[in-house]
Order: sequence, then C-alpha cells, then structure tokens
Amino acid sequence: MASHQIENGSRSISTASSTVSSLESEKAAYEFLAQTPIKSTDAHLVEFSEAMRTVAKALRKVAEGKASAQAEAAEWKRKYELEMTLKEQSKIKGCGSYISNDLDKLASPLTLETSASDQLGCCGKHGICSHEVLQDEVPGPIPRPNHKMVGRKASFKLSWGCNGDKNGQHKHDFVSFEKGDITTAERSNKQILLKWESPAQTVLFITKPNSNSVRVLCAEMIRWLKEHRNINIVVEPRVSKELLTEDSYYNFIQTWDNDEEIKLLHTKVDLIVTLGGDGTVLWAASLFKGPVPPVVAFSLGSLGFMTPFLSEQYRECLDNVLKGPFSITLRNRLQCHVIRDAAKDELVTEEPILVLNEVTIDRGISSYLTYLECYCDSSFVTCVQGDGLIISTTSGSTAYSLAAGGSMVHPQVPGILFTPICPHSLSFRPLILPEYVTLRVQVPYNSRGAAWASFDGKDRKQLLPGDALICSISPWPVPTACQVDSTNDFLRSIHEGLHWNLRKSQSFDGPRD
Ligand SMILES: NC(=O)c1ccc[n+]([C@@H]2O[C@H](COP(=O)([O-])OP(=O)(O)OC[C@H]3O[C@@H](n4cnc5c(N)ncnc54)[C@H](O)[C@@H]3O)[C@@H](O)[C@H]2O)c1
Ligand SMILES: Nc1ncnc2c1ncn2[C@@H]1O[C@H](COP(=O)(O)OP(=O)(O)OP(=O)(O)O)[C@@H](O)[C@H]1O
Repeated sequence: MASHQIENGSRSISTASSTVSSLESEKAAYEFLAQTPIKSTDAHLVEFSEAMRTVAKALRKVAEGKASAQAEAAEWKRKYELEMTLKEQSKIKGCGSYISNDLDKLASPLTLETSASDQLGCCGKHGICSHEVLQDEVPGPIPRPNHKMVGRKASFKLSWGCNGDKNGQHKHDFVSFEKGDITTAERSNKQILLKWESPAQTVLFITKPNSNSVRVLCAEMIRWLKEHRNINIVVEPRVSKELLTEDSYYNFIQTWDNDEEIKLLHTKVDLIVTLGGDGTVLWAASLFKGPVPPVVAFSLGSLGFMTPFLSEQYRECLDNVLKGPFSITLRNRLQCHVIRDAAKDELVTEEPILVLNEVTIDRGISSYLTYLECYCDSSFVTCVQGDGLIISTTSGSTAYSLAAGGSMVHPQVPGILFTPICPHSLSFRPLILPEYVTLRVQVPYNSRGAAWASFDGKDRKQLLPGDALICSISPWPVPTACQVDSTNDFLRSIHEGLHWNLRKSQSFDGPRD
C-alpha cells in the first residue's frame, strides 16, 4: 500500500511538460530495478540498486516541488484573471452586486439608491444583505405595457437568530480570545430570517416545462397574485407565449428577450417562485450568475428535496412570504472555472459556472479510468483513479454525492464535499473540506484520456490533459424560503424524501438484560 501511494504521489506531479522528463527518468529507474533481480550475496548490485532508488526519490521530489510551484502560480494567475475579468466586465455597485456597462445602459432610466441602513449594516461580502433599491426617477410601481422589466426592487433585512427576535444580529467575530482564552463566542450559522423593509412587488415564475399540472397551476397563481396583491409578474419567454396563447388576460406579464436582460433580473425581481422538482430550483439558480433573490419552491416533482411548499397551500404560503418575516436557508454555490492548458497564457478565461448541487468530473464515454490530480489551495490532496470525482455543496450532499457514498450534510454547514465515484482503491473515503478552500482538479499530461465536467448534471465540458477545473464557494448563495426552518425542513426531507433510517421498531416482548 505504501509503495502504491508513493506511485500516486509521483504521478500527481506531472502537471506540466517540463515535469514529464523527470517522471520518465524516475519510471525508468524503477523499471530498471524491477527488471534486475538482485541476489542478496551480490553486494555490488545491492549498492547499485540503493543508489538508483535514491536517484528515483530525488527525481520525484524535484518534480513534486515543480508541481506545487505550478499550482501556486496557477492560483495567482487565476486570481489575476478573475480580477481582470471583473474589472473589465463589471462595475461594482453598493454591496457586491455588479452590472456591466451594457446593462447600465439598459437600466439607464433607473437610479440606484442605497438605503441608509444598507450603508450601516451591509457586510460587504456576499451581496445578499444588500439593500440596494432600484427606483424609477418617479418613485412608485410602474405598469409597463411593453413587457419590459422595470420596477422597484424591495429592500429586506436578514437577521441571524433563533426566533426572529431582536437578539438575532449577524456577528462577524465568532471566536473571542480575551486574556488568552479561546472561546467560541458566536456560532457561524443560526437560523436566518428575512424581513421585508419595503413590500415585495415583482415575482419571477420559473416552471418545469411540458407539464400540464404545472401550466394550470402557474396560470392560477399568477392570476391570484395579480388580483389579490397587485404583484408584477415576470415569466420565462416560453411561459409568456403559453399564457398569452391561452388568454389575453395575461397581457400584463413581463418577460425577457436576451441574455443581457437575464443578467439584469436580480435587480428587478424580489422573489422567485419555482413550480417543479429540484431540477427546477437548479434551473432557476442557474439563471443568476450573481446575486439571487429569495426562492419559494413549490413541490411538483417526485422527490422535492429543495421544494418544501405544497402547491395546494399556495395562497397561505405566498401570503406569509410576502408579509414576512420568514426563515431562509442560505445555500452556498460553487463557482467553477475551467482553465484550458491551450489558453494558459491568455488573460481571458472561460466564464465561471455557478452550481447549486455539484460539479462532477468523470470519464464520460471513455472506458478508461479517470485519472485526476487534486489540490486543495496549494496542497496536494490525492489522485483520483476511478469513474470520477464529485465536488459538491452541502445542498448537493443529498443528490449525486449521496449516491456515490458521501455523507448527508445540513445545507448550512460551511463545507465542500469531495466524493469519489467508484474509486479503484480500498481506502478512498469521501472528505468534507472547509468552505474557504480553493480546489483544483487537473487532468495530468500522462492521463490516458480526457475527462468530462458537468455542472448540476448539465453542460458537459471536455477536459483535455493539462486542463484544470478550479472551484471555490461563490459569494452568491441561493436563499431558499423554508417551510418551518432550515433544520426542520432538512430533517423532513431526509425522512420523507429518502426514508432515511426507516426500520420497524423492535417489539417490547423478548429477552432482556
Ligand atoms: N446517481 C445519481 O444519483 C445521480 C446521477 C446523475 C445526476 N444526479 C443528480 O441530479 C442532479 C440534477 O437534477 P435534475 O433534476 O436536473 O436531474 P434529474 O431529472 O436526472 O433528477 C435527479 C434526481 O436528483 C434529485 N435531486 C436533485 N438535487 C437534489 C438535492 N440537492 N438533494 C436531493 N435530491 C436531489 C432530483 O429530485 C431527482 O429526483 C445533479 O445535480 C445530480 O446531483 C444524480
Ligand atoms: N424552466 C425550465 N426550463 C428548462 N428546463 C427546466 C426548467 N425547469 C426544470 N427544467 C429541467 O427539467 C428537468 C425536470 O425538472 P424537475 O427535476 O424539476 O422535475 P421532475 O423531474 O419531475 O422532479 P423530480 O426530479 O423531483 O422527479 C430537469 O432536468 C430540469 O433541469
């Protein structure tokens, strides 16, 4: 086992062509040793084989050193590229939300205001406690017949506490070390409550396609929201067409025409309603490459792990949410960058992809083992030799990662899951790493084939030898409304959805101690 691990380690170093030669020399040294049977009496040959072993070890160390330097360089390069891309594409406004220049043009009739409480209370990190208010120059709701999305974004406040009482302030210092005693002063995660500071006015509907029951319910809910709460409704272009074909009553609904308008959605929408299963929640989240408005997910699928609300109770549920306050789960997302070996000297990289469940790197249609080198920050983690690897959020822990033997983790636990898929090793147990790390998965140059990355089960991308995938927690989580609270909802899902630990109780009668 020990020698096998050493071999893994030696392969892990082949991250660049310059390391290939030292790898080959090391391999040649070991091959030579294997081919040269040594009799214990032949002292000369024993000495020679020892020398060869030392040379092989030294070669491996050199290559490992190079690999870690390259990993570090790649990380710096990535940070630099990110900075450049952000600078080029974005204009930072308020607390972390960004709108590109083009989007600014689209939004030109609007003025951006930051409320006083925002300036005082924003943590400046994740954009979710942003209280930016997009307002028309003339304040107030503006019904627009041309279906373009305009409106006033409702402001809200998040509080961390048990019952939404006043003690629930978000503390940034979790550990106190007064007089040299280290004490955990604040837990990082408490139940989070969302309280509207101004009324929510615009609701975006995201619905599962090709479902009659979803179509009927969507039309009914939209009508109800309009007539009872005078809410502005935004729907996907497909749904807009369907509704307008059905009835001209739905003339008031808004939609979008292009990707640029999708990028603006988060500045207009106060609330997202999803009608479908978990896949619809994933789809809704994928539309938002930055901040995500709170999601109210109605269950119209089979499993519904992230869809706690019953569609039959939509009136009561929407009334409660629109009134607030309500509990939310802040679901972390992973931001994934594909770094192409062929483009490593170019400044512009591929757009980052945000996933709510996981990114999977697997063998695709190849029948060979996937061979992946994994680094956590700049430390070597391991080589995956098997069907692949799942890098999952805690929300995704109950999806593919669970099927591959990973632990189920409460969605508010700050971690990243590292779960192998069918590893060809007896000792490869899944890991959970802290949320602040950056993971790098590299297809080594000496890999027999390519690997394939997929994002929340979609958008397959081929990773050729030399390509890498870099993942870290995104600053933009997905806030999902809870039926009761984060923990109650999670436990109910694993009981009802997965029948977790279901067993008949042992009867009272029988042998005793
Ligand atoms: N072997 C597996 O279990 C396997 C294989 C491929 C993909 N998946 C999962 O499917 C997801 C994509 O979902 P989809 O609905 O678009 O595809 P899909 O229609 O193939 O559904 C996959 C199933 O996974 C469930 N699911 C999705 N996210 C979940 C979560 N966070 N917790 C518990 N269950 C969850 C869904 O309810 C659904 O039953 C991927 O992100 C991946 O996690 C699982
Ligand atoms: N608005 C949408 N536009 C395009 N595709 C969508 C949309 N909503 C959901 N999908 C896709 O439709 C598929 C099925 O969706 P979903 O998982 O919500 O329903 P389901 O399969 O019936 O539910 P369950 O998985 O619980 O059985 C998913 O792959 C998802 O990506």
